[in-house]
Amino acid sequence: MKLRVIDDDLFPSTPGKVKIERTHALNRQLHRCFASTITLFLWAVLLVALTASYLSFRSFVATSSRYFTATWGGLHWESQIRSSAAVTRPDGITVLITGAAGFVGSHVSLALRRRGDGVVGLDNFNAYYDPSLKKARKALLDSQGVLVVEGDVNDARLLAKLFDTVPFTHVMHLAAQAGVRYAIENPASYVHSNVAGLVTLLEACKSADPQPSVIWASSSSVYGLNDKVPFSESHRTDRPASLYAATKKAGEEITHVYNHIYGLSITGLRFFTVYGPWGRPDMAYYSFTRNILQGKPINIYRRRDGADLARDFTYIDDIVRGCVAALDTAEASTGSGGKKRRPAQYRICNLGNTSPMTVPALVRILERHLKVKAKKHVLEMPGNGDVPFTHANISSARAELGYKPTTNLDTGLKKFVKWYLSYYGYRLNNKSV
Ligand SMILES: O=C(O)[C@H]1O[C@H](OP(=O)(O)OP(=O)(O)OC[C@H]2O[C@@H](n3ccc(=O)[nH]c3=O)[C@H](O)[C@@H]2O)[C@H](O)[C@@H](O)[C@H]1O
Repeated sequence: MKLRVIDDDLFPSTPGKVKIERTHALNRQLHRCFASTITLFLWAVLLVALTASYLSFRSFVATSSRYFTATWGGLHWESQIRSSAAVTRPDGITVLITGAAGFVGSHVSLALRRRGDGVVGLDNFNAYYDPSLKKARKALLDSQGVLVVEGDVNDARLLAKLFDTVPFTHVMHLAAQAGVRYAIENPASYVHSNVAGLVTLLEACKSADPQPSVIWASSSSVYGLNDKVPFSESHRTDRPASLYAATKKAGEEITHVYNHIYGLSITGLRFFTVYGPWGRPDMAYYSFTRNILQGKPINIYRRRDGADLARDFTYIDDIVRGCVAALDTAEASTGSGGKKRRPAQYRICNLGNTSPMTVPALVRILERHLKVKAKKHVLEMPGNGDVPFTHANISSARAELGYKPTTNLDTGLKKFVKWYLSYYGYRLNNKSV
């Protein structure tokens, strides 16, 4: 039945009507077909429109969340950077200090600010040691008008933005993964900060116009198994004892490349076991103080043959004077647009104290200033990167920087203990030990 109806429609009984009927049928067919094509087309347009708006909504959300979560950028941020970089003395310098919330970085930032130089800090506030100490140092810098930007030296976009905002004359690069023995636990963090981060920073410096002069922290640990004393810059540094030392040694080679190819002026400072107020809690003098005050035992390492370990402990104020002198005597970089015009300055200097002290001697001084006897465990030094002794020859630093350390370990530790007690809110009894 259904079939007949269709048949009748398509093939009418009157032949004369056939053409007309056929034409109408055809028109209806075409119309239907056309209508369904339009419908399909409209659906397709709707689908495309929906997909496009979904994608642009997603990218809007991504962009705005980046905008809202970014810790840097924007007009207000740029004006804060410029104000922190403002120089307030004739012939002042403008310095980007990486690791500015760190121990040495915070001291150098304050010293430069005090004499009227422009200073902008950069620090990633990582959790290698208590970040609240880093935040406290930042608060101190804030109070003196020094802004510390929260960011990593591996962030090339941030570095480019900083150099776009301020024509830094100098970069004091102190950001690093510090600590000799921690490299056993977290080797990748040393490569990330001390190698990759250094290269990212040097790339930014080489591309900056004008190029800044670069002063950066190497380490006494590069002397490794060298046993000629005192350690001189001409001695071998190709036998590091820890990954930390190896990454600092790599830094010396990497900075040489940027000096050679791009004309960056480079000064590498080999710091010798720096200590003092606002210091690093992972270092022996700091952790010994904490344990002694809390009545906990301390481990004192010594050599397999029973000899004491010794370090050329160097007080922070002496190191700061060395850093500032390195900035003041650094020659300008000689490159621009990725090419050097002539050879640029390349220096490496020891910054030590020149009078090594044993670890037991350090403990005795702490006991006296803390008025508490330490509970000592004497152990053979674990084979995890330590070297038995360090001792700096500072003739190069004296000639190049006029460097002359003036603080002995007793005086320096006295100042450290005074700061420690006040920072952590201790009151001591008056007995001496
Ligand atoms: O000059 C440097 O380039 C380095 O200096 C510092 O390393 P080090 O000289 O090893 O200082 P630090 O750890 O204070 O140990 C001091 C002494 O105490 C001994 N030591 C240590 C811990 C312990 O529990 N017991 C102990 O006897 C230990 O065996 C050693 O003999 C910086 O941390 C490093 O980042 C880098 O800057």
